[in-house]
Amino acid sequence: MTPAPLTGEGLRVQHAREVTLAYPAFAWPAGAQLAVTGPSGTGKTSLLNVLAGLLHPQSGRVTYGDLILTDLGEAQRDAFRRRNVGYVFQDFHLMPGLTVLENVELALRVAGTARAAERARDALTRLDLGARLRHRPAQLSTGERQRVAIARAVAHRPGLLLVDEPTAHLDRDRAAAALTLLREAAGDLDATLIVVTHDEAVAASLPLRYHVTPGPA
Ligand SMILES: Nc1ncnc2c1ncn2[C@@H]1O[C@H](COP(=O)(O)OP(=O)(O)OP(=O)(O)O)[C@@H](O)[C@H]1O
Repeated sequence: MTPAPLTGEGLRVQHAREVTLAYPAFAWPAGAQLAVTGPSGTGKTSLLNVLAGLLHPQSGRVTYGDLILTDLGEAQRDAFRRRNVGYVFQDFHLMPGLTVLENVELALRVAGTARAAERARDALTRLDLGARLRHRPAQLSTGERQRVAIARAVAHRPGLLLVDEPTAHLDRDRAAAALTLLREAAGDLDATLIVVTHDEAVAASLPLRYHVTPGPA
């Protein structure tokens, strides 16, 4: 879908009475590629979840183009996510009982995309998984599982690609390859790419950085 600028201000997330996360303001142009860095527990994954519309902040405002994400109710946020967001979770969250092809096809059907089977096959083939379509996730290597998760995240052509710790399970060479793949996939879509990472090499290879620091909420 159409990529759009993303802004946030005054953002605070409250998880429990004792945990409030506060974020510096941000304004990223459509198609930006950035790393989200910061110490453990400062709220990087929570930020991705807010941007995905999975988590509603306690206060503050997030906009995606003309849309004020923080004004939407849960059902509207779900619709926003299905249409605009691709999310590659740290542990991939593939469905173990489904084949590789079915995993991607199901996501496309949920997003309401036409010709789901054909597009799933295309997305997987582009990520070099054409020979793995009938395999189940447990039969794949970690790197292959990650590529399935990337194919699933990009197959409906989202404007926003959110990725949590893409190199956590990979050695250095595979980590660099995964990042290249993500950057190319986002570039093909003109999508904004937001990568949460602890890996300084990954952060340094992206053009922008957003650092989340612990601080008074
Ligand atoms: N669902 C939840 N319920 C209660 N507390 C939560 C929940 N999710 C996150 N937290 C807390 O919010 C804080 C931020 O968590 P988050 O996962 O966003 O941080 P992070 O910067 O991504 O951490 P890490 O780098 O360790 O993955 C942590 O203290 C965490 O324990």
